[in-house]
Amino acid sequence: MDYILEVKDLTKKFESFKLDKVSFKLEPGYIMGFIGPNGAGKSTTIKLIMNLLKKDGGEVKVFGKDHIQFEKEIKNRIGFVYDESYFYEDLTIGQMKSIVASFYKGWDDTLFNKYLKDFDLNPKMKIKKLSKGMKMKFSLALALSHNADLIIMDEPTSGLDPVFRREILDILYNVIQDENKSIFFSTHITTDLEKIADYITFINKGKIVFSKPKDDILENYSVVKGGTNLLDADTRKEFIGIRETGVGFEGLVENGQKIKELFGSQVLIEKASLEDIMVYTVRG
Ligand SMILES: Nc1ncnc2c1ncn2[C@@H]1O[C@H](COP(=O)(O)OP(=O)(O)OP(=O)(O)O)[C@@H](O)[C@H]1O
Repeated sequence: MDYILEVKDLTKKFESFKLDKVSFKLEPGYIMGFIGPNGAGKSTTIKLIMNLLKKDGGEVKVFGKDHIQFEKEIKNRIGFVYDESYFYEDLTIGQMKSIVASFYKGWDDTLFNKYLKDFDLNPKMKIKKLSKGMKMKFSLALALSHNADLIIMDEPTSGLDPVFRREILDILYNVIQDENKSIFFSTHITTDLEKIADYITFINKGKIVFSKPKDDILENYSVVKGGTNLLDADTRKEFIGIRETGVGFEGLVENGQKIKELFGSQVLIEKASLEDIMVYTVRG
C-alpha cells in the first residue's frame, strides 16, 4: 500500500508536554480529520510534519519520502494552511500571491483568480485590512492553487461562518474526487468532519486515542442513558466516560451490545456523535 502521509512514532518533548509516539497513515483519495481538545498536540504534530519544528524521534514520510531529506520536493506538492498568519501585512493580496506563487512549480493563476472571485476577495486589498475569515479564505486560495497532492490544514474552518464553512467543505470534497489527492486537517468542529471526513485521528494529551475510518467509529460507539442506581464499581468499568446528572447518567461505551445484555431495557442506547466521543474520552 502506498500512503500519501505516514507518521510513525513521532515524538517531541517540550518542558511541560510530550507528543508521544504519534502514528497514523493516510491513503490517497481520502480526507482525514485530526481532532483533540485544546493543547492535545494537533498543531505540534502538523508543525513537525511540515518540519517547522524539529522532531525528537520517529519518522514522517510524505508521498513515500522522508519529509526532511526530500523537504523541497515534498513541499511543492503540499498545500498548507496554517492557523497563524505568515503574510506580510503591508502587501496586497495580489502582491503576496506573486511571492507565494514563485515558490511553486505547479502554480495556476487562473485557478487562483477563480477562488478569489468565489471567495469575494479583492486582489487590491491590503492584507492588514482583511478580517480573520478573509485571511483564512486567502490562505485557502493559495493552498489550493498549485495543484497540490496533499492539503494539510491547521483549523481551516475556525473563525468562518457556517455558510462559508459549508462552501469550504464542498471545495475540499471536490479536491479529493481526484483519487491521487488527500486532505489532512485539524479542527474542533466535529460536525464538519461528520460531513466529509473518511478517517478520524483523535489525539489526547499527546497520544493517539484512535485513527480509524469514520464510519467504523460512528457505528461502534454509543451513548447510554439510564438511572444512577445501575452504576456500581463493576458496571462503571464498562464506560469510557460517564456524566451523572440529577436525573440519571449518560455514558460512552465502545460496545453497545454488551451494555444491552447487561441492562436490557433499563437503559436507552443511542449512536454517539464525534463530539460525544471526544468529550467523554477526554473527561473520562
Ligand atoms: N514551542 C513550544 N514550546 C513549549 N511548549 C509548547 C510549544 N508549542 C506547543 N507547546 C505546548 O505543547 C502542547 C500542545 O500544543 P499544541 O499547540 O500542539 O496543541 P493543539 O492540540 O494544537 O491545541 P489547540 O486546539 O488549542 O490549538 C501545549 O501544552 C503547548 O503549550
